[in-house]
Amino acid sequence: MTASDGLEYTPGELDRDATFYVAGHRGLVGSAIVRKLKASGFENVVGKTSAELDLKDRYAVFAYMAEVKPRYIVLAAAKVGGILANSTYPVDFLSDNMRIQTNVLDAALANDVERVAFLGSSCIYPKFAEQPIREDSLLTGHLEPTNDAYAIAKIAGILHTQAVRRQYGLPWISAMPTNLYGPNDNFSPKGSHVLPALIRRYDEAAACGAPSVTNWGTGTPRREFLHSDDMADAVMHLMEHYDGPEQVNVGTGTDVTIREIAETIADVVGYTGETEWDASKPDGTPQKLLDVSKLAEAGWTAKISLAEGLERTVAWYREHVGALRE
Ligand SMILES: NC(=O)C1=CN([C@@H]2O[C@H](COP(=O)(O)OP(=O)(O)OC[C@H]3O[C@@H](n4cnc5c(N)ncnc54)[C@H](OP(=O)(O)O)[C@@H]3O)[C@@H](O)[C@H]2O)C=CC1
Ligand SMILES: C[C@H]1O[C@H](OP(=O)(O)OP(=O)(O)OC[C@H]2O[C@@H](n3cnc4c(=O)[nH]c(N)nc43)[C@H](O)[C@@H]2O)[C@@H](O)[C@@H](O)C1=O
Repeated sequence: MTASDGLEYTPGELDRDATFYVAGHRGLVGSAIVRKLKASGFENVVGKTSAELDLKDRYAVFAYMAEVKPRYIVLAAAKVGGILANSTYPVDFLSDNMRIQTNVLDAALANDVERVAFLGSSCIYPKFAEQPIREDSLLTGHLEPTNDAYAIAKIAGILHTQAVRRQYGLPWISAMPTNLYGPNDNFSPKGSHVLPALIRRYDEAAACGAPSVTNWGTGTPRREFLHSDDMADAVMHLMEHYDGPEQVNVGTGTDVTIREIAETIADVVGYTGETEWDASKPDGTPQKLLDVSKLAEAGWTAKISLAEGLERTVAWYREHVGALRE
């Protein structure tokens, strides 16, 4: 099948011998996808670091794609960050992500890549979307201002895969994950998402016996957390079992308050001091709980509980990130 012949396509098992390009293979999601692919028998998984191949460089992306000729792609490369990074650097989150995804998707089309999974984020939905958030609430209201630039880039990515489906008949899909965590996450104090930020803050406080820690915002917003290995499993499942234009939400179907996740993380790392809240920092969206019934209909539900995922992530953090500071 070629990009130009517009043939109907039935998804099914991916060819384990085909070349599979994971864009962003060292990141939180990309590294989980690579683990999943290797465990599933894929022999020819390729990827490049941003130092080796800057996906913002259109000519370099086209040259790489023509050289590697992948049959499948997961687009897990993006400029990613938590609420502070998103609200401080909106130009970077808009411009970098628009360029990365446009270059990869255009080069994939030019090289007849058969199946592509584009990854967006639950922040594409309106700030006050009805909860749990259904896929059809996209573009029905205003975005959360702390991440509107990033969200607009991600919405353009969804439209891009839909346009390729319409114009060329290729079975490309989009998946919208909730807040993710796991090995290879970004644990930097200012750039990270809340879960890795709190693991680091509470673990450091426990290690030095600090009497209190201060978290951002009021602690009242609700978030849904999915382990990256579940995310990888879901994306592979969708690539083999889902073929439709609408983006598919990927989550657990359960959320917690930031205060609750903070208390749980304090318990897991063994911190017994006080927790204070700095309400001058933004809360962001009050609630982001995905409706995951479409994913369930496609035959997938989350397997890793928050308790198990946290234990595993704290252990990984202590071995890989915490150890670097000793
Ligand atoms: N983390 C989360 O909570 C969520 C993530 N997502 C989405 O999932 C996807 C993956 O995110 P996540 O794994 O968390 O992000 P990470 O920051 O962990 O990884 C991002 C990856 O993108 C690569 N990358 C970034 N910029 C470039 C560039 N200019 N050229 C080449 N590669 C680049 C990085 O490569 P290198 O390491 O070599 O620099 C890195 O491997 C993204 O689309 C994100 O929007 C969606 C919802 C929640
Ligand atoms: C996945 C999603 O992630 C981002 O949206 P977010 O869910 O609001 O991001 P967050 O994980 O950074 O924060 C969640 C909540 O937690 C609170 N909070 C407390 N203390 C810390 C703290 O120390 N660090 C951080 N980052 N947040 C903290 C924080 O104030 C907020 O109320 C998007 O920008 C965008 O990237 C996106 O798509």
